[in-house]
Amino acid sequence: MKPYTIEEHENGLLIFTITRESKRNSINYEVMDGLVEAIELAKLPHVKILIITGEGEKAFCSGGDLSVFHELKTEEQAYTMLSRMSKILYELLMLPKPTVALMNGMALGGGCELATACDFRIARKDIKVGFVQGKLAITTGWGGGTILLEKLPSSTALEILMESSIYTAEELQNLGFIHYIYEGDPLYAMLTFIKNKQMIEGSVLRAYKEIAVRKWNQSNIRERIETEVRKCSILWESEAHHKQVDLFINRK
Ligand SMILES: CC[C@@H](C(=O)O)C(=O)SCCNC(=O)CCNC(=O)[C@H](O)C(C)(C)COP(=O)(O)OP(=O)(O)OC[C@H]1O[C@@H](n2cnc3c(N)ncnc32)[C@H](O)[C@@H]1OP(=O)(O)O
Repeated sequence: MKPYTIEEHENGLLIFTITRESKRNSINYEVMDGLVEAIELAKLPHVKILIITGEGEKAFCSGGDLSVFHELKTEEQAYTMLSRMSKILYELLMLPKPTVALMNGMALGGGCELATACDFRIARKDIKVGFVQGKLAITTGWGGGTILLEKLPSSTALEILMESSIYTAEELQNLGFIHYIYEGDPLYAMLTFIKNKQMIEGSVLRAYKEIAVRKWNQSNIRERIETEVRKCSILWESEAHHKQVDLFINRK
C-alpha cells in the first residue's frame, strides 16, 4: 500500500495526505514520489487549491525518515537524497496555485520545510513545531531554510533556524509562520480557512501566485536552494550528525 493518499474533493480541492501515522508521517522515498504525483495533478486546470496534511492526530510530518536516511553516510549520498527533495519543495513553492499545509499534528525538521514551501499554514492549537535540524548537527537541507528566509523577516527566520527550538502553534502565529489556529475537526478548519479564497476565480488566484513566483525567481531562489543542499550535504557527513541520528535510532 502506498504511504500517501491523493483525494480530489469538490470545488477544485486536492488533498495530499502522508499515511504513515505509526512513523509519525516521516518522509521516505515513496512519500517523495507521492508529492511529485500530487504536484503534477495540482497543475490540472480544474484544481484550484492543493492541501498537504498528515494522517492521524500526532504528526503532520516528523521530517525525513531517519531509519532510511541514516544509511546515507557520505556527502554525495546525502546530496542525492537532499537534492531530490529540494526539487520537490521548489516545485511546490512555484506551483501557480495556492497551497496550504494543514498541520494536524507536530512538525519537526523536514516536516517544517514541507510546511514552509506551502503558501499558508494552519495548525491545531496544541501542536509543537520545530526546525530541529541544528540539534542533529545539520542545517535544513531540502531548501526550507532558504524558503523560510523569503517568507519571514530574515532576523525572525534566522532565530528560528539557529535556535532549533520547539515552538507552540501560538508562538509561531505571533512570529508570522502560522496563519490560522484551529481546534476540533481539521477538515472543517481547512474549509473555513480557504472559504474566501475558494470563492475567487482560479485565474485570479493563479495570477497572484505568479507574482510571488516571479519575485522568488528574481531572487535566484533555485541557486540559493542548491547552495543550502550542498552545505547541508557537507555537514551530513560529519561525525556529529551521525552521532545524533544514532542516538535517535538507538534511543529505546
Ligand atoms: C532528513 C532531512 C532532514 C531535513 O532536511 O530537515 C530532517 O528532516 S531530519 C529529521 C528531523 N526529525 C526528527 O528529528 C524527529 C525524530 N522523531 C522524534 O523526535 C519523535 O519520534 C517524535 C516525532 C517527537 C514523536 O515522538 P513520539 O510521539 O513519542 O513517538 P516515537 O518517538 O515513539 O515515534 C513513533 C514511531 O515513529 C518513528 N519516527 C518518528 N519520527 C521519525 C523520523 N523522523 N524518521 C523515522 N522514524 C520516525 C519512531 O522511530 C517510532 O517508530 P517505532 O520505534 O518503530 O515505533
